[in-house]
Amino acid sequence: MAQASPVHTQETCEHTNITSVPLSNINIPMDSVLAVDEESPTIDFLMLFSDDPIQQSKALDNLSNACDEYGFFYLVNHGVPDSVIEGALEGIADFFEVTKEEERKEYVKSSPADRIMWGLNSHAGENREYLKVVAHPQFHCPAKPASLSEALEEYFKRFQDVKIGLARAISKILGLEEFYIEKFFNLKSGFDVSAMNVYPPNFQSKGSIGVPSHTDPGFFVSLIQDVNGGLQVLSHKGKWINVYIPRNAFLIQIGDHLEILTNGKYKSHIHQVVVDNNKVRRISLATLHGPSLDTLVIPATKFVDHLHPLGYRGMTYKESLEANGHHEIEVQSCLEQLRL
Ligand SMILES: O=C(O)CCC(=O)C(=O)O
Ligand SMILES: [Fe+2]
Repeated sequence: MAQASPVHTQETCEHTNITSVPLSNINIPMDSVLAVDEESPTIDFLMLFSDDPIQQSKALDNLSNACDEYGFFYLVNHGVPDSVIEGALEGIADFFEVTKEEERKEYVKSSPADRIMWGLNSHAGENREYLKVVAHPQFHCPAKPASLSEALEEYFKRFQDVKIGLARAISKILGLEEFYIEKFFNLKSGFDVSAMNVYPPNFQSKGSIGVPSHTDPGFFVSLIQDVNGGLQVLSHKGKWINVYIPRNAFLIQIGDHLEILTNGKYKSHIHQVVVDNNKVRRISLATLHGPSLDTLVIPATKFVDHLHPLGYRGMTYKESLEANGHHEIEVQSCLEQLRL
């Protein structure tokens, strides 16, 4: 995770969920709970591939606008059945309910080759319990309970078409050949890690932060959750926006390595989780879809010219995950070190 620097904004809060205050000349720290309910872009996946060229071009324009202006969007009509999404969330709930904390401790980080990892952070800077698994190119999962591995395996299998579809659509809106991203990131062997998160009141919170502000490595992140509330994303205009994912839609967020590939045209987006007012337990499934571990990620020449000088140094995906002494399974960002 890359810590973001403080944001300076001169905008006033509209539709804010707290008492509205004039914000001019106030530095809003990144852990601020000031957040607005703003309409966020929604992309219709089917329309991106419509046989009707007018519909398709409209959908691609919407996608282009969402990537340029927001760095995230809700994806609907994606073809993954509701039952598969709900099954994955139920499987995760089962894992945290039927296993004892002692059993979960079996998966604490131990070696760089770990493909499953568990953690519980409860302090002023972070309050979340999580299970991370490598989901692709090989699927890994705790054997117990069976409902978790069965549901997750089906979920990832069904998501593959969405991943490839988004790679093709995003290649197109970037003016690249349709298969460019798929080939460049070698997505057939892409390294995907899923974080299954559970937040207070499932356990005693020691502060208001669920996950501090960060960006995630990879091509993009797909996220589902059981209840809305807590996740906030920073818009490119410097406003924290509350995320309300439509039922059974995906939240898609641009990752660090798409920022690098586009030489900064698209920005890996900053987000955080607050747990202040959680009345009910919240579960999320955030999957970081990465290039293959051996992919050398550098900006594509199309995005580098005298107006846009090379902005990032090249590194393989594996090296970037292991920078700062982390293990691959932790999927920590090192975007700051890669910026030139
Ligand atoms: O739980 C969430 O809503 C977000 C979690 C997250 O940002 C992450 O796991 O990287
Ligand atoms: Fe994240």
